[in-house]
Amino acid sequence: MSPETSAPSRSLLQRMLDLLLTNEPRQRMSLVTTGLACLLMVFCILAMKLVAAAGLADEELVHWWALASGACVFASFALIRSGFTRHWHDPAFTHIQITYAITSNAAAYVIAGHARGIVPPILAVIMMFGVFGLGPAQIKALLAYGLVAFCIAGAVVQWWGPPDTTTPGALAAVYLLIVVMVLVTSTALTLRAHAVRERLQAKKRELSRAVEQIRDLATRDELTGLPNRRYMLEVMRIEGLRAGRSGQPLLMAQLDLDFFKAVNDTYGHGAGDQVLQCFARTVLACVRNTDILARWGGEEFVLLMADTSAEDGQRLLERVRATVADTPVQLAPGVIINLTISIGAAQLNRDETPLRLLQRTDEALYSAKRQGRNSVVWAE
Ligand SMILES: Nc1nc2c(ncn2[C@@H]2O[C@H](COP(=O)(O)OP(=O)(O)OP(=O)(O)O)[C@@H](O)[C@H]2O)c(=O)[nH]1
Repeated sequence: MSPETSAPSRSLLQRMLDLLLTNEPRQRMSLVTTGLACLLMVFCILAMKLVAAAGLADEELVHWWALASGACVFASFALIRSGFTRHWHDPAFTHIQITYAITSNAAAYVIAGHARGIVPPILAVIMMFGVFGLGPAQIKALLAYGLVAFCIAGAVVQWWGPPDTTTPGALAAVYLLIVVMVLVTSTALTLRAHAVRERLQAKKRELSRAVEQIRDLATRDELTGLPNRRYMLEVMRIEGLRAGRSGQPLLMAQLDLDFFKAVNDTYGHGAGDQVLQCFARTVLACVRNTDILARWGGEEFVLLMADTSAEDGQRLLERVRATVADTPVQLAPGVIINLTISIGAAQLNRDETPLRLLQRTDEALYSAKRQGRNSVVWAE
């Protein structure tokens, strides 16, 4: 078949599967698992029908068993497909499904007569479904339930079943022993698989936390918690493009603490760090939450104000300058210092790159420093 003809038929199959299993990931997963249970049930019913046809089991009993067991599993599929269970903690109600599968299996043990040797391998497959979404307590509860169900099944065969002259008593005991072995080992394996899955999930959580941390380290300044230069460069590029398209004004300012070296020299580097943190908080409290303040490096900060007119920007920067000057920083009990800042600001011109704008704010900042500091200077 050529690729041209195989592609549409594949998409038809895909569409049919989507119709049967839906597109909702959790629901689809539950339907796939329950679909497998339906398939297993079909094989079990076929096997039991063959057993009955061979005269090894009562045909009427097998008929009613097949009807009850098949109805339960197909009704489960329909219930999940209807979406009724979609918001349940486990939309496939795996615990309940395995419970009635064990019940059906124990009933088959009773009615299968000499062919009851087919039951243990099927029980092993049923128990494997516990790997999908069951917790340790539920897995252990299923083991307990399985042991009780097969004790009852064994008792029924022994005391109430038809007299069996061909199966030696020892063989009947061996069947039950195999059932117990299957229940115990499959429970142990399911618990093991659960532990491995838990470990993998813990690793996945750890990994996403680490990725989050790395992203934070790459974009934030550790001391102040503000965006760093790398992050700001990207924001500047995007905001530059946005302003170019929308025609809205974009303002940029460089803020630099005055005589900051003296703070370090007089009170130590730790006090200097404290001042930088306090300064960042003070400025953030003055600006809008759409404005972006970044630590450019050392005691230099860059403020980006999108969709802000020059008049609004002038008022805002003047307020920032005055607030910093009026906010004393307490370094220790009784040790209070007053700070001032110099600001160079500019508005993005048509066809200007953000880096060129930054250069102009730098020149304006230099002018503010030369003019005596504690002032705001706008670039031409
Ligand atoms: N505590 C601390 N100091 C820093 C940090 N980064 C840079 N500095 C200091 O910031 C000071 C900057 O000094 P200068 O560039 O001379 O500037 P200034 O003293 O503020 O003088 P003007 O800017 O001209 O008013 C230096 O002493 C740097 O060591 C930091 O992360 N923490």
